[in-house]
Amino acid sequence: MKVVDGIQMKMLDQTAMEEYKIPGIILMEQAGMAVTEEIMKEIQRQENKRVMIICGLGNNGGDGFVAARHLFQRGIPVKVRIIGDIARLNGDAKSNYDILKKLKTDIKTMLDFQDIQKLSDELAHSGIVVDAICGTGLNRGADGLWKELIRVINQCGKYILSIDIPSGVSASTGNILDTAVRANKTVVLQLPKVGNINFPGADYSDEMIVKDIGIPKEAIERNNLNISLITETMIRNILPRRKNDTHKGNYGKAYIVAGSMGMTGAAMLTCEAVFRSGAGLLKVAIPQSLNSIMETRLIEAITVPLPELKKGVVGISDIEKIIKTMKESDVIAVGPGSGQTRELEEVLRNIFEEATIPIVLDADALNSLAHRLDMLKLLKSTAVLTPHIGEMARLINIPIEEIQRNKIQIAMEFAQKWKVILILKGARTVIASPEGKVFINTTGNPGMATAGSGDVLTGIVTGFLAQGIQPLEAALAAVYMHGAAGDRAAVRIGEYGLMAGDIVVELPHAIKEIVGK
Ligand SMILES: NC(=O)C1=CN([C@@H]2O[C@H](COP(=O)(O)OP(=O)(O)OC[C@H]3O[C@@H](n4cnc5c(N)ncnc54)[C@H](OP(=O)(O)O)[C@@H]3O)[C@@H](O)[C@H]2O)[C@@H](O)CC1
Ligand SMILES: Nc1ncnc2c1ncn2[C@@H]1O[C@H](COP(=O)(O)OP(=O)(O)O)[C@@H](O)[C@H]1O
Ligand SMILES: [K+]
Repeated sequence: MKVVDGIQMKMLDQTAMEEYKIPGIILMEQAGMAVTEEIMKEIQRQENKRVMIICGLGNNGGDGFVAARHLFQRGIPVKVRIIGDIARLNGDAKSNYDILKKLKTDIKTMLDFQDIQKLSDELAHSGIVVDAICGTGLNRGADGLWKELIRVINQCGKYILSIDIPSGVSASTGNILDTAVRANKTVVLQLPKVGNINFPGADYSDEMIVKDIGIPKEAIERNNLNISLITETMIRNILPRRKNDTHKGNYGKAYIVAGSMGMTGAAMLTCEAVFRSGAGLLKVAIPQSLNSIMETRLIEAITVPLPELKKGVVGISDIEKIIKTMKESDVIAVGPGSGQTRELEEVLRNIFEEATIPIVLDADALNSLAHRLDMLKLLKSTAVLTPHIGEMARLINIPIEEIQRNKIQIAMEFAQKWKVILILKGARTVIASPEGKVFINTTGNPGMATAGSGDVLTGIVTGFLAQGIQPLEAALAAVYMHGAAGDRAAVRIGEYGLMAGDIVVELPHAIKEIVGK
């Protein structure tokens, strides 16, 4: 499913109006009717059926006027309060305001703090509050009267339904510009906005429903929208069923270079996830003093013990051996628990120069690349980078907060500039491709914020790549399945005690649920 930012949504409205000749007032009518339908559902559930609709001066307010008219026609007690000077209403919103006025509905404007106080008193008698203050047109933080209005709405304790997006949430990023309405439900118009999906905005509504407002599918396709939600159907189409007449050689040879003294577990988790995602064979290069630990725990993998520079750390003399094994493999992953050393940087340089297979880079491999991003220009094959926000900050030397505020843009620019697939991990992982496509993932839960979760993801991407799944598709499927496995684990044991190993345990079940076998 496509997701849009504020600008893309405006473009889409324009396309519908100018090229498909659908008058804006019809789109607004459909939007208002969709909202009315949802209000009516809630009215069935509420004892107090009085509705208060709070409108801004833009088209979001216009949607509110339409909903008010339909409720009025159905005999629902409805009041409309407008924030700001109605002389500034224009276009379709003004037309709908004029109709409402004619119908003699209870409609007033709020121009000062006293008016907001009056609203506060009135809200005590309302059952449902509709937030039609502002949608995709938010252009600054809510201050003054708006801030007070939002405070009053948030404190009224009534059922709150937002139109399109809770007012105050940026549709383009999900950031809260100062303060925002906290809604019970949001009726999202036509397509989800980034702000409905990304945190913190996504947390400002308990529930969300997407409603069609009649923008033609063709118009949506024509706009070449670059952001999508990862859906179950997408993943089902990516992960093939295994054919009967096959052997382990058909499911690929994965090669993992991971682990160092004190971090053997990271390598272990990655390797287990490789097998649990269906790869046929796995070799793991590990400093030789850690080899016996690895062999004891992971009996299915072939270990390639590497001579050590110092105890537990891979040395430069190992490069030839690493490259040789790489050339016999279908995918290589480097980094989980590797420890950050000059040697690792050298290993990476050689891998980049020699590899013709997909490369997965995580953890210490990413840290080794910080300040040396130019090395990515050596790549002859596709690389999938899996940084969390902290690693990303180090990689591009931008503060964590700034990346957090602008995840999609930053991920997109990075992937395009360096021609890699970027998995920017976190709550709502963002995946970006060199072609400028962006995907947002909604599986996963805070239970996964625990040591080793990322190592598991690296194993899953590697496992899917080993099986010949195309790099972008492998990344999408891995991120989705990783989250889905985490969600299964959370259902079974809760979020508190969830450990990375639980994600590995649930992974095959999560995959079976999608693939059917
Ligand atoms: N044809 C279409 O386009 C369709 C659009 N649709 C609907 O329209 C919505 C988009 O409408 P929009 O573009 O008119 O902007 P909207 O969200 O109403 O906000 C603009 C208003 O907010 C104000 N304002 C902003 N920030 C503020 C602040 N911090 N503090 C104070 N004021 C602030 C801003 O004031 P100004 O900057 O002018 O002073 C202006 O008055 C969209 O989400 C969907 O619901 C549907 O009907 C389908 C058809
Ligand atoms: N709140 C959350 N919601 C969804 N997924 C999460 C959440 N917290 C963490 N995750 C996922 O867990 C993984 C954590 O990775 P990372 O921070 O690299 O862990 P580690 O370095 O310990 O292996 C990422 O894939 C991330 O998307
Ligand atoms: K709104």
